[in-house]
Amino acid sequence: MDALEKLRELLPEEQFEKVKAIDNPELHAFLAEWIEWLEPSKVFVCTDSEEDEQYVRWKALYYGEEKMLETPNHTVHYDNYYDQARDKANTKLLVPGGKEIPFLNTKDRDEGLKEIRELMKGVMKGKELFICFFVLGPKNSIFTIPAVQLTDSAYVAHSEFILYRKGYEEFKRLGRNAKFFRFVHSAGELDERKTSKNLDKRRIYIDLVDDTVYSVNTQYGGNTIGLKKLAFRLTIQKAVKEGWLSEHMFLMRVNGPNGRKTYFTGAYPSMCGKTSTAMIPWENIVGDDLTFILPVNGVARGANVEKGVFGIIQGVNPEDDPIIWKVLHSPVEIIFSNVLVKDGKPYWNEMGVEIPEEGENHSGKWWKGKKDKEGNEIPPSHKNARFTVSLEHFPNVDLEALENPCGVEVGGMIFGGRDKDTWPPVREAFDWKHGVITMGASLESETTAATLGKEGVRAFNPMAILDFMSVPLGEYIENYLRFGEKLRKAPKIFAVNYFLRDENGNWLNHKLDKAVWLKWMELRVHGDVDAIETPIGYIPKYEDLARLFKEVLNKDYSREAYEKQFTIRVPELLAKIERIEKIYREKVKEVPEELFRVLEEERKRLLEAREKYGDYISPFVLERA
Ligand SMILES: Nc1nc2c(ncn2[C@@H]2O[C@H](COP(=O)(O)OP(=O)(O)OP(=O)(O)O)[C@@H](O)[C@H]2O)c(=O)[nH]1
Ligand SMILES: O=C([O-])CC(=O)C(=O)O
Ligand SMILES: [Mn+2]
Repeated sequence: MDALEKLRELLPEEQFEKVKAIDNPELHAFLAEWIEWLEPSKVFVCTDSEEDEQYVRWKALYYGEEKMLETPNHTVHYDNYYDQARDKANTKLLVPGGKEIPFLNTKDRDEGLKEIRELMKGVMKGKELFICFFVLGPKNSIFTIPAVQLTDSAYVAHSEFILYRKGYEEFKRLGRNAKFFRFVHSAGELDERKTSKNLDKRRIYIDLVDDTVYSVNTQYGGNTIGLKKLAFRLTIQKAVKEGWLSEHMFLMRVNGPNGRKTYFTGAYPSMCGKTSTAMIPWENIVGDDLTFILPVNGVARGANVEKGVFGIIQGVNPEDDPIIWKVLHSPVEIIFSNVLVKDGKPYWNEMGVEIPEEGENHSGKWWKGKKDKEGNEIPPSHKNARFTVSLEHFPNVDLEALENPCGVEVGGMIFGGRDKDTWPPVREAFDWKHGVITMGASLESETTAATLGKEGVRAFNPMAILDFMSVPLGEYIENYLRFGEKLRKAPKIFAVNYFLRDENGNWLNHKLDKAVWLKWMELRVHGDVDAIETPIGYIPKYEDLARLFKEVLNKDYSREAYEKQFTIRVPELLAKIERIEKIYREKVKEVPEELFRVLEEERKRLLEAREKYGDYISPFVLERA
């Protein structure tokens, strides 16, 4: 039987008409196969209409996956206590023959498909299936990738309406030409709190052959929201094949002198400051997590893959994050997840106001001092608790850049991570290759609560992307290097470190200091200020930073603070090169030879400097040199 005929049998008239209106036999075959397999009791097809979106919002409440809060349009969603972050161990790339690829979690494709299909057979009995259409990137643009999501979680579908551009009309427009991504998700059996119950059978399998991702027995957004980190594995592969970049990066506008607009991207690992940087007062946000960068006529042009924020709420307080704070306290559509709720109000850790001593949170009924099964005290909200909201509600959004079908010219690219003792707060690479290799490909960061497992462990995380890598690392880096060569003027590359600590473990910088680093980088992109040459790149001069601290933050920046922060720490830097080189020599295959050459040059510069100036080199000494 032809797929459309089968769909006619499977769907009520009204829903059938919606899928029939899309002229795409491949889509019809996919839908027919999976509706039959999942056996939902009800199916709803979402078009781009406001009514259909409203239907999904309502169903999230009706089925109890979300609850209303006091403020209109605010809801709260809980994930299972043990389903609060990305599950790296059970997220696998399905590759033919189960080929082992260093740093990638792979599984034999046939076996994986068999396993996941078994887990999903009839999984939607008694449930409603939502079929939703979205696009990655701005609509009808050089960046657009259409995607269809099947899910029995109204919360997941609702999140996607907030985070992505609607794509039903785009599917209709593209018809048979649509090359689309597919996502099949089921939260599986739910407990009385409407959270996924069978976590031992939690699986996220990425089929790189068919551009399809399956996810089951989980609700946490990073494991379930198809267009976010699941699609990311598919777009990385596509980008490397086609010669562009798909990155774990924010995209923002930094406002220079005389109204000058300069766009920056920034790659920091999960929970390492992308959202807080892109949301910094004084500047404008375009995106906070995923960016596509295409070479267009010799220029790197970037676009936000998304149109909303799935942001970390811990630590959001009125002083450091005034813009997010204000939006979270206004009656716009927001899903709060895994926060503390008391009398209809949401609370979270380190919010800078008093928090109730009891209420409901990700552990169920909660009181101060409550312990979990492992004997750990449960904080008011989970460290990885988040908020989901559309960017249109932010007063600082750069809407023109967000919707531009050609994206924006990228002036600078920033890499950074949680590093307590090695990199200075900000520095500029000598050139594209130096930046890609010594900053991007050499990135290390301490692990965070965004993934299940131990926190605070220094880990290799090239380009902040390792969790999502879907091609051999050597190929990915090769693509990056070649990308720069396609450009007439490559973006300047910078590295930042917001997480330096002193001997006693205290932070060396305040959270808002990044505002100054951004202004300095903007000036450097245009050659407006000089810099000090060091063995690891260019660093700011004290006078420039002191002026910017005064102008931007109205703060006095002392010479002592500057010297401490910008000292070149030769032993730590050399040890880092050792670690990184060892990884690329011993673990990664087919590494471009220039990576070793550039690391070797950096080592030589450091050794020479140590010879002349010692282990810890003051920036003032280098400035005089
Ligand atoms: N000490 C310190 N902490 C910071 C700074 N900037 C951000 N943070 C903390 O870093 C954490 C996460 O930052 P986000 O900006 O939300 O992380 P993200 O990179 O957007 O992460 P994902 O959404 O997981 O990809 C929050 O707990 C912040 O409080 C900083 O300059 N210094
Ligand atoms: O995908 C998620 O779960 C949230 C996120 O941005 C990340 O972990 O990098
Ligand atoms: Mn992220």
